[in-house]
Amino acid sequence: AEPGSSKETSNGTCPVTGKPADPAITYAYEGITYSFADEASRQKFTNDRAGSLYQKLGGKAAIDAAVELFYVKVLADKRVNYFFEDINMNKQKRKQKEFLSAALGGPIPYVGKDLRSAHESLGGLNDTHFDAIAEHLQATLTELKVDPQLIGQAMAIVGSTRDAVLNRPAKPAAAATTAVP
Ligand code: HEM
Repeated sequence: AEPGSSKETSNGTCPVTGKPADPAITYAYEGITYSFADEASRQKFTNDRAGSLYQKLGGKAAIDAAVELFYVKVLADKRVNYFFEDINMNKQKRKQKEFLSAALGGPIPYVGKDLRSAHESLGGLNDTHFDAIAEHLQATLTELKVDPQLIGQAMAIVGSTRDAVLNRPAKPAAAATTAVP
C-alpha cells in the first residue's frame, strides 16, 4: 500500500449518527476509512475535520509529538512530577493523547475516564499544580512552533477542564468563553 493509504476501517457504525453505515459512503482520514449512514453525515464529518483545531495543529502526528515532549517537561518539574511517581507513563501518554485529540476536535471520541474521576483521588491537587501543567503544555506548543493564535485556542480548551480536574463544582453557564466548543 502507498504511504498514507487506509489500513483500518471503522466498525460499520456511522460516527456521526451512530446508525449502521453504508459501506459505499466512505472517507479516509489519518489511515482510517470511516463509513457513514448517508451523504450528509459524510459531509458533516469532513467539514468538522477540516475546521478542527486538531487538524490545524497538524493532526495525530503533531498531537502525539506534543504529548511526548509535554511529559518530558512534566516529569522534570518537582512541583508536579511526584504525582506521576507510581503511574505507568506509557499508558498515561496514550490516554492523554486520546483525551487531547478528542478535545481539540480529532476524529476519535474519548472513551477514557472523565477528568473529574481521573483526578479526584490525587491528594492535595490545587490551582498551582494545574497552572504548572498548563504552563508545560503552552511551552511545548511554543517549542514546536505552533502559531500563537492556535496555542491560545488550545489553552482555552485545556483551561476549561480546570474545575473538573480540581474536583470543584462547575462554574455557572454564564462563563461561555470557557466552554469546550
Ligand atoms: C490540564 C488539565 C489536565 C488534563 C487534560 C488531564 C488529563 C488526564 C487524563 C486524560 C488522564 C487519564 C484518565 C484515565 O485514566 O482514563 C489523567 C490522569 C492523571 N492525571 Fe491528569 N490531566 C490534567 C491535569 C492534571 C494535573 C494538574 C495533574 C497533577 C499535577 C495531573 C495528574 C494526573 C495523574 C497522576 C493521572 C493518573 C491517575 C491514575 O492513573 O490513577 N493531571 N489526566
